[in-house]
Amino acid sequence: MSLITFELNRPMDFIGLGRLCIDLNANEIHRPMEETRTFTKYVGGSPANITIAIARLGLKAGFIGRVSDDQHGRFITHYLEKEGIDTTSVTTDRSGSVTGLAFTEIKSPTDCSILMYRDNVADLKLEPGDVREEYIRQAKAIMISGTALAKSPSREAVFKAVDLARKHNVVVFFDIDYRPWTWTSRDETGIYCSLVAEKSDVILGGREEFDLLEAPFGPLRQDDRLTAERWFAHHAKIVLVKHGGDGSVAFTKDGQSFTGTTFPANVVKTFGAGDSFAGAFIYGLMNGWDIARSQQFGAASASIVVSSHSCSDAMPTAEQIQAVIDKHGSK
Ligand SMILES: Nc1ncnc2c1ncn2[C@@H]1O[C@H](COP(=O)(O)OP(=O)(O)OP(=O)(O)O)[C@@H](O)[C@H]1O
Ligand SMILES: O=C(O)C[C@@H](O)[C@H](O)C(=O)CO
Repeated sequence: MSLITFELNRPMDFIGLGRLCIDLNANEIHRPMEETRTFTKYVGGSPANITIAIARLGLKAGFIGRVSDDQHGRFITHYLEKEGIDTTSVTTDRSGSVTGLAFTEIKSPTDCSILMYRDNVADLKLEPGDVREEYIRQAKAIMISGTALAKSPSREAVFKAVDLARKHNVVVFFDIDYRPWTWTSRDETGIYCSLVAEKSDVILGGREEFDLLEAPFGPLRQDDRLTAERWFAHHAKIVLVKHGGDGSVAFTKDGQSFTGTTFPANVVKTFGAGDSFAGAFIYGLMNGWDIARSQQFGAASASIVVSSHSCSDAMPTAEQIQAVIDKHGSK
């Protein structure tokens, strides 16, 4: 029997919840931000990227979020609509908030960083009233981005969404998605993210992100298996720890573990790896594939996105991902 069960008779496959932002990716790569003069604009925000990845793979996706009441907000909403993503739960925030911006610095294929402008951002204005029970219960899965817990009222909106999802057997994916901006302290992050991780079916994060969740509650053990066991004692069935260019390790509640490798890439920049991986991994699970195959699909997708200039725009189709696997052989 499968570890997680998706309610197959639901019209919507997947809902993303969290930030809808803009990435400004440096055009003049291999130089510091101080010397960068031009950027290309893309839709960004990790949960937006993952939802776009899933829509590109052919699943029916929707989004719960808030956008600013200006040209940037409209750019994002139009982009989602063009991708076939349902935006009926994307609310325009009229409080004077702005769209979050992520300026990316691409110094070398291994030295990339992000500078985020996140003061008074629309995404964190998401309100519990924006989270509608009838919207959530018609979906098979929902994915929560940990950054949506950084401030109220978005924080309360997340807890409402998770409780409604659990009530209606909607599979809850939690991507820790730690961004230091907008949080007050690391303890605050660890404690709030832990509260949602406890209620989630599948948890994804990097080693340092899982450490952040463990830090407020005791000495760090920095051991992927012990991390997974912590969450299996709650509700989780799958815990996936991402290790960048070293691949990933997935643990399942029935005691198995799966080591995922990587595919060769002509790396332009490293960010976007996690989002493309997550989109394709979730797609695999939703197709009923086993963990190892889903992990392989995620890794192949990530190899395409790290070889591209953007995150959202570069999300591949299933055929493009399969072509990578066919070219390099199953890993
Ligand atoms: N340099 C690389 N070459 C090929 N594949 C990569 C590379 N870096 C990451 N990947 C793939 O992407 C997966 C996720 O990467 P990573 O652990 O960097 O996620 P992340 O930290 O969430 O990424 P992001 O930088 O987008 O936040 C890895 O498990 C691996 O399969
Ligand atoms: O997550 C963000 O807000 C920024 C992303 O869109 C960015 O491209 C990235 O970091 C992807 O991991």
